[in-house]
Amino acid sequence: MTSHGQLLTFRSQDELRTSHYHHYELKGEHDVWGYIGLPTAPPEDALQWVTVLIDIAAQRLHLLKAKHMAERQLGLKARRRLLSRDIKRLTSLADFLQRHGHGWCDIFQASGIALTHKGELYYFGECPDRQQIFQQLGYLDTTTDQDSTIELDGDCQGGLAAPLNLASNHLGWLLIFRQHAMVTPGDVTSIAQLTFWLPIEASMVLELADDLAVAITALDVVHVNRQLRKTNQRLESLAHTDLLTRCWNRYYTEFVIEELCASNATCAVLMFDIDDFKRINDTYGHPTGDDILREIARLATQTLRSNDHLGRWGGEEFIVIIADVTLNEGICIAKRLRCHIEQHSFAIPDSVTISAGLTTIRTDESPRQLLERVDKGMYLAKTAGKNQVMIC
Ligand SMILES: Nc1nc2c(ncn2[C@@H]2O[C@H](COP(=O)(O)OP(=O)(O)OP(=O)(O)O)[C@@H](O)[C@H]2O)c(=O)[nH]1
Repeated sequence: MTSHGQLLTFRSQDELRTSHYHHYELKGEHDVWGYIGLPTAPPEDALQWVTVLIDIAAQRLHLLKAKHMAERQLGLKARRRLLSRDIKRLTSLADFLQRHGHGWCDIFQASGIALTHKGELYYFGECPDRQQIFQQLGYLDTTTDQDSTIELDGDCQGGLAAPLNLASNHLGWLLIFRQHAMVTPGDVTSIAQLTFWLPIEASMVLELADDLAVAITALDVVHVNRQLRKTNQRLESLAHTDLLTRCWNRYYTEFVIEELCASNATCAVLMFDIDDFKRINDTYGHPTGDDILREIARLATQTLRSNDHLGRWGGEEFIVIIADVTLNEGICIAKRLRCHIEQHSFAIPDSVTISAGLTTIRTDESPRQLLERVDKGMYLAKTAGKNQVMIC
């Protein structure tokens, strides 16, 4: 029993019974909802007046209680609006609880609030531990219907569980925990019979559970969309990429050249081929040949500027798109690349060189004409002794 000045608080009905207080029951629509106590029993002749006064007080208290409940319902409405506004910004259930847990606990006069979803537990405030909660839920999952709340008992006494009707097949729960019973029905003899939640509170919890189910479903959709976007990006990049060298593949290089020709872009195109690559393969084996192809792609990418692009045309042939340059600037870049490769120490004792054809895109020419010209330049570089760039 706690004393707040003139106000006394009884924590249980037993405490009230064993006190010297003479008490009267306050009866409402859901059985007894409270007591009024007098320090001593009133004299017999005043009993009738005391009863009248208590009735008046009971009505006043009932009104106050109804007003208080209406305020809590309004509070819940405001919180639900906040939640629906917040849905787009929320990133996880833990985030949900961090942002809203305090407000929900306030409205439900609860000490803690928890959510379970896909076997995970998220909580705010004081809740029983994970094992105690899942033990209770394991039983509820198989017995509870989907539209009503249930008061928990045992280790989770004081808890009210509301199912989350999610779009996915996973069953989730909203759990709200309260430490002290709100209502002590008429003839309570054992603590197990205590009711911690009023029916109106249970229906408020169900409303919140409905909103949470919508929010969680939205969160799941956001998550699936994010996964899809990532998968699409990955697929797109795979469709553009040569798996051995990680540079553009022929399909994508051709596509970009078509676009450049169609837009009459100012741009140089270099086609190069590794010299005597067959001999390298024959001498050191195909895997070493593959390493050299990878290394050449790496060196070329390093040498080029960020807006230039390297594509593997096939076998040991590559194409470089040198963006926004005149022929002279293109020649400088092509020579730098040839030198860089010639001077690089590869994992084999032989020096590795390239022969290249270089040209710029001419007005209104087709991709085919451009590629034939640059291929011819490369052929001329080979026949002229290799390890050189031929302008065409
Ligand atoms: N390791 C490896 N070798 C490849 C790959 N693609 C093509 N080749 C080889 O590249 C070699 C190309 O040989 P050729 O066309 O005769 O040309 P080359 O030996 O470079 O002679 P030149 O072009 O005249 O300098 C062949 O042995 C192909 O098998 C690949 O992905 N990996």
